[in-house]
Amino acid sequence: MTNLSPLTGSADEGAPLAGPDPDPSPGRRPRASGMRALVPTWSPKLATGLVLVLGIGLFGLFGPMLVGDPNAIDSMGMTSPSGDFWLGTTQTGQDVFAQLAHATRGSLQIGLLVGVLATLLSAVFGIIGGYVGGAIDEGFSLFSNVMLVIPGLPLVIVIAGFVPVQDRGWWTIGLVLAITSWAASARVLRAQTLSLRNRDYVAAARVAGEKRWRVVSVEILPNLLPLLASQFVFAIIAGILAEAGLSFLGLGASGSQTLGTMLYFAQNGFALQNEAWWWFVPPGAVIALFGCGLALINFSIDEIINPKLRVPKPPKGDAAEAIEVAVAPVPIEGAAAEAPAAPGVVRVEKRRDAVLTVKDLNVVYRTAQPVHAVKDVSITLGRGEILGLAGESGSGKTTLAYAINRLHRPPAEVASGSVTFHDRDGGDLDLLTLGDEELRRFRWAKLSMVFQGAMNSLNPVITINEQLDDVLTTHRPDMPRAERRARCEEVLHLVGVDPARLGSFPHELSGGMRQRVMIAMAMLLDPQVMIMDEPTTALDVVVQRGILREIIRLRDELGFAVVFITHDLPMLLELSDRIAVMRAGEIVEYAEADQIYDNPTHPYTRQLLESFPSLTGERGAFIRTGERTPR
Ligand SMILES: Nc1ncnc2c1ncn2[C@@H]1O[C@H](COP(=O)(O)OP(=O)(O)OP(=O)(O)O)[C@@H](O)[C@H]1O
Repeated sequence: MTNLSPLTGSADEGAPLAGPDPDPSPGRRPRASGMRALVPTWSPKLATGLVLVLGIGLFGLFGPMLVGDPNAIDSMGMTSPSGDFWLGTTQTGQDVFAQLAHATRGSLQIGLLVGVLATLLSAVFGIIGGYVGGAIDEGFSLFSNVMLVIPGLPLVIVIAGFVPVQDRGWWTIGLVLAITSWAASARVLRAQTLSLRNRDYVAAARVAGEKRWRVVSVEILPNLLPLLASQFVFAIIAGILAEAGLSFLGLGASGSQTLGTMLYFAQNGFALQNEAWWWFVPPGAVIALFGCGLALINFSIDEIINPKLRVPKPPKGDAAEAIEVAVAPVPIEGAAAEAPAAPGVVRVEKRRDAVLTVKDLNVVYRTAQPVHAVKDVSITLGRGEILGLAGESGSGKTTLAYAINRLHRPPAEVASGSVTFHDRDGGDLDLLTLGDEELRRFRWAKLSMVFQGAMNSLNPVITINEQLDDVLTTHRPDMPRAERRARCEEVLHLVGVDPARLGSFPHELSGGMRQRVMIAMAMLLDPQVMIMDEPTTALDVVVQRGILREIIRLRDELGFAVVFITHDLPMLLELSDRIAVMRAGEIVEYAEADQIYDNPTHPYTRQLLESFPSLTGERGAFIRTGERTPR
């Protein structure tokens, strides 16, 4: 793989089209990912929130060490704030400031316990249930729903009332509050997980062979972090408030001091009637300010976790110059002409050894009214061949591609037929009988797939490097880190994306670049077959042309075979060696592309050809050179 020449990219990449810059300037180096990527942009809201939360947190942590005994009774009785007693004293002469320090610590302990436990419970029941599905999900859902319909506060009062006073420590109260407060969050997390589970990048990770726990922790969890973080924040404040409510009713933690118990004693001591504001206002203010601080931080959580929402800092000095260079426009018209004629672009018409044989394949969707989506399909893919699969929407192209790769899911079912992969090493693999683990190892390593709408198959919160690296760590766990990095750079270089972009997040790339990254990802393990399902549909024709030209060139250089699926038959005429035309699940015409171009035999093929504006010129000229020569 190392003797490969870089590709000349198309115009959509901006400057770094002709492979990596030999002397990348600082502004074009990969952006730091990892911890640095988690540093949010400062905003007044975030700063105020942090000051409030950290201030109160530190007061709760260290305050009790600095004040006297909050329970020490003094005969002086109730006094207003003074130099000796900053927040005055209670009816029995106890120091309110000392009480406040201890009570803040007690309440924060309970809030934190409730926050952690409730978030964990909701994550387990919501995320795991939503991702695993089936009976587990149904069981978890039922349990969450039952917990949800039980009225929280009365249940807490009953449970707290039943726990003997001597056992009602702060952790018991925390436990009771957590158990009664996680269900609503679990439902939200489940709904979100169900939606994420079907996203392209999660499907792509599954197909790339990532294990279940890894898909959940790497692909799904980072996208749920904003939700989890805000649920954590609100569980803390809800815990503090609920505990205050319980204490106020005399059902709070026994033997410990919290802001709730302070309010309870202030109420019993007729603080309001005696106008002793210093007794009840401080605990109320601490609760309000802490909640306010958490809410302000919560506003910034999305931005901390979602790289898309971060406002980039303007570059300084050299970096600014480098960026100007990076965005310098590249003449689109000239790009094709400047591309050196690749040695391998001459179309190879010779018969090739087969790499994939599909024989009499039938796929049926077992729905109320079964759909026979693939009917007796037989095709042979030659080693290094580009086979175009054309057909209108609904003709069964995607179903066929999924069935070849065993990606079809119920209600789809392979009713009969065979799919045989002829390995480069000599052996034949019957794909329809492979076990799960064999299939996991086979996919991506020998046959990879670029999905429909591939540009959306990248996880938005993970850098390109991490996403490419994931495939390598999954399939080649022993590969050293430096080699993995080098391989990621190599494949990006091959598809004409500057390797300096490895540190970028998907939203920082153009649609064409994301598409190229997906093709690079499909090439990572040097597969023998790549199935591309409408990989360029969402792109404009110029970008499309650049990508198609590169697919041809890469195929010529690396020798993989391609099944290219699209409804765009003229495009296939440009690209493919052979073309299979599908209609209503059947292959109605299967021939050399030249033959279909010159003499389409089936009326449906002719109809498909007529439904697109003519590209004119020699077949393949438009994609390869951008020229349209008259016939
Ligand atoms: N989950 C499903 N349940 C029932 N029928 C389905 C399901 N998915 C697809 N089909 C049917 O199978 C047939 C083939 O669909 P398929 O998606 O393979 O077509 P396609 O040629 O790839 O279309 P497109 O180009 O629009 O993606 C269609 O008639 C479709 O309605």
